[in-house]
Amino acid sequence: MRSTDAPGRGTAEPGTPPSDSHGREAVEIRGLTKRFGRATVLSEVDLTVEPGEIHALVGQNGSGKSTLIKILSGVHTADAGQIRVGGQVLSSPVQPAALREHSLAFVHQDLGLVDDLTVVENVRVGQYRPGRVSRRIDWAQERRLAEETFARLNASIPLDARLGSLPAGQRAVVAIARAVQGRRPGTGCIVFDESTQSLPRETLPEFYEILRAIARSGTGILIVSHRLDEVMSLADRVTVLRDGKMAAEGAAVADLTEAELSRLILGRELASGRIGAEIDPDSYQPEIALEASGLAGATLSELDLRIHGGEVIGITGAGDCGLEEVEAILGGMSQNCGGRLKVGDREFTLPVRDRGALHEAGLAVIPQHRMQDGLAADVSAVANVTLPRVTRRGRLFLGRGWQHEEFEKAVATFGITPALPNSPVASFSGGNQQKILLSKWLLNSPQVLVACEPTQAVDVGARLDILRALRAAANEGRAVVICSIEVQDLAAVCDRVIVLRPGQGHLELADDVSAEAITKATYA
Ligand SMILES: Nc1ncnc2c1ncn2[C@@H]1O[C@H](COP(=O)(O)OP(=O)(O)OP(=O)(O)O)[C@@H](O)[C@H]1O
Repeated sequence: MRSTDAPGRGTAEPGTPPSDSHGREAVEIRGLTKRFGRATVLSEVDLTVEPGEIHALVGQNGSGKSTLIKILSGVHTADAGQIRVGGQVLSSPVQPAALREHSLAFVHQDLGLVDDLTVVENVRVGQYRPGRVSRRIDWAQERRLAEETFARLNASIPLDARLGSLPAGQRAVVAIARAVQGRRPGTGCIVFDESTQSLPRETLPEFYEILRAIARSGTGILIVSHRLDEVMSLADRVTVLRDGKMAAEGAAVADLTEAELSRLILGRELASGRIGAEIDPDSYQPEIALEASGLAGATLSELDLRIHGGEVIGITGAGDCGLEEVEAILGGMSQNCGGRLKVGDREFTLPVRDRGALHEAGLAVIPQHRMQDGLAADVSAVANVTLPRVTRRGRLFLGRGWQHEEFEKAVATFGITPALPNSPVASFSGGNQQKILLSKWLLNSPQVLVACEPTQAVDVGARLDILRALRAAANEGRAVVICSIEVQDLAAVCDRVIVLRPGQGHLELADDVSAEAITKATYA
């Protein structure tokens, strides 16, 4: 399958540097090995990014991708192996000066930007050049340097705008500008670590186009991604990690199908298709579990919902449609909202003053930003999973087995790895943290479950496990709402999908909830 978002590739075009530059690879990793305690998380891994290519690094949650990137960026020290950049060997831990010297830059998942700073400050922070006489920051010069970088990216961004006021697509361009500034065009390598994960779909074509242009200049690009359609349409070659070992090194993407790629990632076939989205007649509850009328916020306009137990409803939309606000409004975290809400037989007028009352009425919200709003990073996995039930069960029973039983159930449902209940959540990979967060709320058996971007950061196999678990919750009689921009997920599991369309009236799809129909309704 080829995504229409990204029709071309970053492969060498006429005039790009030849790829026969052996010894001058943008990045060459050989025999990389890393252990945390007794666990070997990378074992003899090889990876080569050629100048001018887009190379994808993929693998299941916990397969070692972030660890490899963190070794490359100097966060972790390798236990064995060699890293060469532009032909030169770098010692581990890699020093910031070496990263600068070899034009190795990183764009992380959250883009690493500061909302309260202006665009020019975000691009230049850490790079300011003092004026020759006063030694103060020469803002005219800083603006010129930022402008030059945007011009090279063929992008026009208002330099004095507060970053937080920009749409997601422009914020991504600012993050790229920060990574490419100051480098000679065509040198080094830029690593994009799940950078597209939280970007709205409609911003992706521009993002991909910038990546291709950078690659055409001769710079190597390494992307880490769980989006297989993205890998298939954007990358030239792919390296696959499985349990910290190589499952494929530098395979040509043109020679692979998406199904073959997922087989390389999982080591097994992936079941495909719709996950029994038809309503189970035994679980369908005629009473309405969640009713909302006139929900509205800063960008969300008048939304009405009527959801029965046994149903899975999707809510999606593009741009400033208010999708992200739905989480805050339903979760009682927004004071800038209005409307009425009924959960079971309890009625609420928004904004809700007492979040706990919503919870008591049977509504649970799984937040999008798991570390900020959902998990305690330094606390053990078992404590995080069981936290909502500690008060109900009574503190006397802490550590008395039920917590470990629940953790084991979570491991069995979602395949959390490593299955170490007492390890702090911070030591789990991003996808496994997501599975811990989902377990925390699913095991609480809420009457209404609102899951926001539930499959973010999870691998292709875990994605299906999560969607199945949400469906299973509905089949037990619960009402499930999935707020997501992932149309494939919605198409796989939802009975109805509501498409938020500011200024045009929201659309509800019930008969045809295919990915095509959802996309068409979103962008029509
Ligand atoms: N600081 C740490 N201490 C202990 N173990 C760690 C630490 N960081 C990572 N690990 C372990 O190393 C393994 C690889 O994790 P890593 O984050 O590299 O995986 P990943 O492929 O990036 O996963 P994901 O797709 O979920 O982001 C996991 O088992 C993880 O629990």
